[in-house]
Amino acid sequence: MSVSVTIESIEKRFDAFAALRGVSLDIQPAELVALLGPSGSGKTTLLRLIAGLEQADQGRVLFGETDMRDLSLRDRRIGFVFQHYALFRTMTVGENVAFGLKSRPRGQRPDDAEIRKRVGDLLELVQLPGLDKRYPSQLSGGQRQRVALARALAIEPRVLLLDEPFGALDARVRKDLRAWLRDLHRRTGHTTVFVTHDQEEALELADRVAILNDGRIEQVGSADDVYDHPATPFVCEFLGEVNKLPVKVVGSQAFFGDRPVLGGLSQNQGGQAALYVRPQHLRIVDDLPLALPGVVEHLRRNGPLRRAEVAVQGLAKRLDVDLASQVAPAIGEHIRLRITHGSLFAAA
Ligand SMILES: Nc1ncnc2c1ncn2[C@@H]1O[C@H](COP(=O)(O)OP(=O)(O)OP(=O)(O)O)[C@@H](O)[C@H]1O
Repeated sequence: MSVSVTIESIEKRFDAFAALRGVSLDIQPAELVALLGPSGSGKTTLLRLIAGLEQADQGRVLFGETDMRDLSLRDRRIGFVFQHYALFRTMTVGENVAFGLKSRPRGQRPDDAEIRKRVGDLLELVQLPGLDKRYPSQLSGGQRQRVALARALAIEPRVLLLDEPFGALDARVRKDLRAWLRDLHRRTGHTTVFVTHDQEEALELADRVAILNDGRIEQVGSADDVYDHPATPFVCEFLGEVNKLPVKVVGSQAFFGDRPVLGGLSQNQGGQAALYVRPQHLRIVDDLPLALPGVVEHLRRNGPLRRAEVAVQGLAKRLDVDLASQVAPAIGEHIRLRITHGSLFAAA
C-alpha cells in the first residue's frame, strides 16, 4: 500500500526569501524519515510541498513513479497530522475518525456498519478502545493526538505526514508517544515523514534523519550515521554537545599546538582543521601518548550524566568530559585526556 516518495531538486521562495534551496530526498516505501532542523530551516515548507499544500517553484515530488501534481487530491491519499490537534470539536471521537471515510463519494464509501467496525479497529490500534463517544475536550492532549493519527490512518493513506505531532505535549507524554508511534509504524508500515526540531525524538524514532539548515539538506542518514559521522560542522554542532579544538593535520596525525592528539587519519586531510569531539569521546588516561593535559575546574551532574569541565592551555573554552563510569577526578586535579573519536573539518 505504501509508496516511495521522491523529492527532486525542490526550490521554494516566499517573495524574495528562499525557503528551500535545491532539496532532494528519496524516501523508500514504508520508511519513516524525520525532517530535523532548527526553526525556520524549511521543515514544514517541505512537508507541505509533499502534501501538495504548497507549490514548488522548481523541482517535483513523485509518489512512486507519478508526479504528485498528476494525481487528484483523493488519489494522493495523504494522512496529515498537525502539531495542534486538528480534531473537529463538535464531533465525537468516533465521528472524527470516521470523517475521511464518510466524505468519500458514494461508490467508494463503506457502509455504516463497515465504518463503525473500522473506527473501532482504529481506536484499538491507537490504544483508545471504547472512547468513540467522547468529545475531544474530554481527552488529554496525548489522547487527542492519537485520535488525530487514527483519523489520518482511516483513509488508508499511501503517505503519512506528521508535523510536530507531539510538539504541544509535555516531555513525559512525548516520550511515551514516541515509543508508541515507532511500534505503530512497525505494525502498519506507512511511508511516513515526520517533522521535528527535537533531535532525541528524530534519532530514536526514524529509520533515517534528514537534517535541514537554511533551506538545504545538510545530511541524510541513520541515527548512527549522522551522530557518529556528521558530514558538516553544522550537523556536528546541531546534534548534541561537542567540543571544538583548532588543530593542524600533519601526515596521519592531528596536532593541538605541538602536541599530537589524534592519530590514524587519512592522509588527504592535511593543514589547519577544526576537530569536533563529543564529551563521551574524551577519556581520562594515565599515560602520555596522544593525550592532552588539563586541569579539572568544575564537576557537574545532569540527570544520569556526570561531567567534568577541563581547562586546557591554549583553549579559550573548557572541554566538557563525560565521566561515564570513570572515577571522578577532584577539582584542581591535573589530568590527561585521550580523544577516542573525533570529526575533522577543514578550517573555515
Ligand atoms: N507562507 C509563507 N510566507 C512567507 N514566508 C514563509 C511562509 N511559510 C514559511 N515561510 C518562511 O520560510 C522559512 C521556513 O519556514 P518553515 O515553517 O518551513 O520552517 P520550519 O523549519 O518548519 O520552522 P519551525 O520549526 O519554526 O516550524 C521561515 O523563514 C518562514 O518564515
